[in-house]
Amino acid sequence: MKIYNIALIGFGGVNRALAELIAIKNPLWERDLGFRLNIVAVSDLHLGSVISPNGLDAKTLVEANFAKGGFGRLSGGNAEADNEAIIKTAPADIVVEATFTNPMDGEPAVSHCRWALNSGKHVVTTNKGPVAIAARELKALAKANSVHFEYEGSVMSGTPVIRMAEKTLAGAEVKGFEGILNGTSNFVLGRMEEGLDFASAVAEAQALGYAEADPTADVEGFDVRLKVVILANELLGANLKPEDVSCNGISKLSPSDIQAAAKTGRRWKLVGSAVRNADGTITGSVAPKQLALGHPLTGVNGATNAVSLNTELLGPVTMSGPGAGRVETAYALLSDIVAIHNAQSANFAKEAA
Ligand SMILES: NC(=O)c1ccc[n+]([C@@H]2O[C@H](COP(=O)([O-])OP(=O)(O)OC[C@H]3O[C@@H](n4cnc5c(N)ncnc54)[C@H](O)[C@@H]3O)[C@@H](O)[C@H]2O)c1
Ligand SMILES: N[C@@H](CCO)C(=O)O
Repeated sequence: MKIYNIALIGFGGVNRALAELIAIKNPLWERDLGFRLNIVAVSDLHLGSVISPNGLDAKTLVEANFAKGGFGRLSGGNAEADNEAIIKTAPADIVVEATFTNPMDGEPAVSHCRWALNSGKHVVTTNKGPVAIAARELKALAKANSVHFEYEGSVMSGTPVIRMAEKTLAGAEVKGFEGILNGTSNFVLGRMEEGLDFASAVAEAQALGYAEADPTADVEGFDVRLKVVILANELLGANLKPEDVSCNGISKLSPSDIQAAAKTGRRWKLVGSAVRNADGTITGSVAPKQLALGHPLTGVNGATNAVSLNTELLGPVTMSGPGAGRVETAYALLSDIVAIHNAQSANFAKEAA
């Protein structure tokens, strides 16, 4: 049975949920997936950092309710975050990057990924910044170091849109897509349709763990723009940067706009899309749109996301599932680790044959 030592960078909603799962699910994973996860280090801007080569107790990490700098009280702990030392020196096989998404330049998460990959450690991340801004470089770095860079949770949280499109739909020829790719804004639009004001709806999304640290990214479309870039680059072979994608959010929609649309059987949705043009170029956009009832995205409610892939051989293929949430996104990290484990197991089997 395999044990993967992991280092958690960021210990907010998502990585804490992963630790919660580790505390209860390791025996199940050992039986069904063939591995266990062992947390050997954590570094968080607020809590500090800690390395324990034999492993930290996941339940204690989750339940201790550490105050600012609280990791400093642990053996091997430091009241300050020390990401570079943790990433480079902790005895981890996998670095789990779940710090804030920076939609401008992806930093410091891009550096976190570089340090890990250059140290021969796999990276799994839910952080959209490094994927949207530096995926090509980081994939090349992973290849050069014979490790993996996996990021399923960067789009639609644990709903496996990237792997599904790349693996299961290989050969179907994706020509474009349109999707609801931000759980917070979709949740806010739904709550406003029910009569809640914008600020209260955003506060609810924050309390539920859907929103970014700065929810402006959710409601102004910047988060969807990163996801459009990720999907266009992954599925359409584009080389888009965030500034190539036009972007408008939902903050200018009033409750009366939303309720007026509902009365005519339409719904406002924040739609992220990209299309391959006749000349081969790819155009991406993010914009609020009024969708009619028969549209495949109109009935997608709450923090659920959906994406409709326009394929050459199958026509439209629509997937929907959770697009945000702590446990849902921690599952994406687990699915990335499963992908690494399966690839490694296949390699060992090939070498042994
Ligand atoms: N929550 C979701 O539903 C969801 C879904 C998909 C993707 N994501 C992405 O996953 C990442 C984590 O999300 P979350 O909900 O856990 O966020 P969060 O705000 O709850 O937690 C982020 C944690 O990272 C820490 N942090 C920030 N910058 C750091 C740094 N430089 N060094 C060390 N620690 C740092 C913060 O102290 C915080 O504890 C984000 O990039 C987010 O965009 C979240
Ligand atoms: N804040 C994001 C998290 C998932 O990327 C959302 O609401 O969709």
